[in-house]
Amino acid sequence: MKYLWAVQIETAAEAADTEVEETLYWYLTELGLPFVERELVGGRMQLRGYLAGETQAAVLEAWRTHVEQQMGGAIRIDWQPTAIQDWQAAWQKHWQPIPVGERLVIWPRWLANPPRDRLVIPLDPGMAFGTGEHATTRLCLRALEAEPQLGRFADIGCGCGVLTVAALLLGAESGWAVDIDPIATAATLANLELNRLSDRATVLTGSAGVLQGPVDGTVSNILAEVVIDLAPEYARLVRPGGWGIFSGLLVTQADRVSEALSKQGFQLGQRLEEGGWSCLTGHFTGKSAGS
Ligand SMILES: C[S@@+](CC[C@H](N)C(=O)[O-])C[C@H]1O[C@@H](n2cnc3c(N)ncnc32)[C@H](O)[C@@H]1O
Repeated sequence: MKYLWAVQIETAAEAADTEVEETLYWYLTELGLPFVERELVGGRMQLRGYLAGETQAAVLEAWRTHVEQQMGGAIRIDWQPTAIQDWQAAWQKHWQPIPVGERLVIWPRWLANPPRDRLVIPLDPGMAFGTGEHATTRLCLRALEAEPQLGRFADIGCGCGVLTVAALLLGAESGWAVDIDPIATAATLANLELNRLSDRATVLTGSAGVLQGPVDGTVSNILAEVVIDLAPEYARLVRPGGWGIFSGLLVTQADRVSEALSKQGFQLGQRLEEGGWSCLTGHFTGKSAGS
């Protein structure tokens, strides 16, 4: 890969309230962009992310049509090729350590002197999502930190593997990490190696269907619609009494997702929220509405 697409969504700053901004941000990350820059230029808000150069322009065209249909005419979407070296330099300059919850800190692997008072997750996100910059990743990390018995888990939609690495550092016995994007699974393998955890996790390209289970719990930070579609798969995988952490949902979508998971037998308790995003946590009863 010699270049990336710099993909940009622009709108009038005054029109970009939190919900609009989060929604646009999400549309960019939905394309698989690992981090998104935000700039205010002459009364306009620009959100920009970087995508693999191999991505066909037709995929971007279809995505633009979809986003424009959803958002109306007030936004402008463009993309242009950018040299990969420029992206890496900008990215390394931009990305700072991110403390999460009580005990964790996500640490860019090229920085020296990690702190001693937190569990350090050294990470190189490569081209995959999951740097901790996004609220949904941080919400899942906080929920993992609060789960006393992580045991054997499945991370569905692992991105660069941040949640898998964190769960193992927090004391989980072993894990399966799956993602439909091979760039994500390659990044997860690299991050497990970086953390010397490769022997405690199995990484597979695909979705929940490639796993057999049972597992003690699952964490899945995808999108509301995907979590709803995968609800029967989570129920198939998690043992009765096991835990579930589900994010990637806007606060306004949480009730709908909760309903779908409850129908499959998940009893949901605490909801964590940050910046308009929600994370559902709970346990699998073993009994779906139909059983
Ligand atoms: C929002 S990112 C989350 C990455 C990481 N787990 C985190 O929390 O930062 C969602 C990931 O889910 C993957 N994904 C989307 N749909 C999926 C599906 N049906 N099954 C498995 N992975 C999926 C995407 O490729 C992407 O890497």
